Amino acid sequence: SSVLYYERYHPLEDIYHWINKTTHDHPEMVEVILIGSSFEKRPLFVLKLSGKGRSQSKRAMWIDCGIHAREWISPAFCIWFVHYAITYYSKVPDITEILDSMDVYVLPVMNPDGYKYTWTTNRMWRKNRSWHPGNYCPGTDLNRNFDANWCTEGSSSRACDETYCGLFPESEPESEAVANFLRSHKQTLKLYLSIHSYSQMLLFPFSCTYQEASNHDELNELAQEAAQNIRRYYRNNYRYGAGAKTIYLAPGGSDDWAYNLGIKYSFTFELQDRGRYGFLLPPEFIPKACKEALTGLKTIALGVIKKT
Ligand SMILES: NCCCCC[C@@H](C[SeH])C(=O)O
Ligand SMILES: [Zn+2]
Ligand SMILES: [Zn+2]
Repeated sequence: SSVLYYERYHPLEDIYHWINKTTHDHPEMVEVILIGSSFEKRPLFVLKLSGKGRSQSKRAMWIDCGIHAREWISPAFCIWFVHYAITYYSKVPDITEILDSMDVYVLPVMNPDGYKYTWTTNRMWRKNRSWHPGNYCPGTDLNRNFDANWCTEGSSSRACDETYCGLFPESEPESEAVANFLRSHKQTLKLYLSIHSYSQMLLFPFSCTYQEASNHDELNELAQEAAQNIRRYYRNNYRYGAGAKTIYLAPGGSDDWAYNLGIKYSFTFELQDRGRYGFLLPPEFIPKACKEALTGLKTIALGVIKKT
């Protein structure tokens, strides 16, 4: 049954099949967009969710999942969210208001090569699987490859390190594809979300510097409200704050870059758990982790709709 489908992790081929089936089964709400391909030439598909009015909304939001291969709860959430949106649109008020106000672009697996690799070879792989001539190891950390204080403290210039920044900003086909899409949609995009795990945090710019964002108080208020709602409904604690001081210095990140592009509401979610299972979160935890992430997403999206 479909409920079970959304409470387990899926191998890459399964996710591509699901993307095709979902687009085919719900043409009135779902459109698939090919935004580029990975180093190993796998397609990067974005699902565009629109309210049935398909009023060519002037506003949109973006959610990417699976930047880091081992964070399996992240793609699981994007898939779960698309199913939730399709199932409850026009039935539940808040998701209906979101989709009637903004189109939602969802990239379920931003790093398909790495994700595949965690299923076949190394469950703890983080980076993509690109190979640059002369480098001693494969893989760039896609969340250190964007043009935001690129390759400064908090990332590494050594190819074998987990936070290797790449040859230059957007040196990777995956980050280049996302940056190109965001650049070409920057007039309509009002909210950027990047889904990761683990440590239960709601983070916002900047992570690439200790400097505060110009709308720091607004971002902090949205994150605080989201964390409060997660606590209220699910009795679980999420920390929140600017990335640099809440988690660690992390330059070259997609959220900081999107913020500097002009998407002034930009967040990175670190989902469950706090470290007991870490990246190996058992499938039984998928529903609760996704409901918590949904509550955070709804709180922030509804807040952004009121402001923009
Ligand atoms: N853009 C940096 C946000 C803060 C760090 C996020 C984590 C997710 Se695993 C990281 O990329 O190390
Ligand atoms: Zn991550
Ligand atoms: Zn993380």
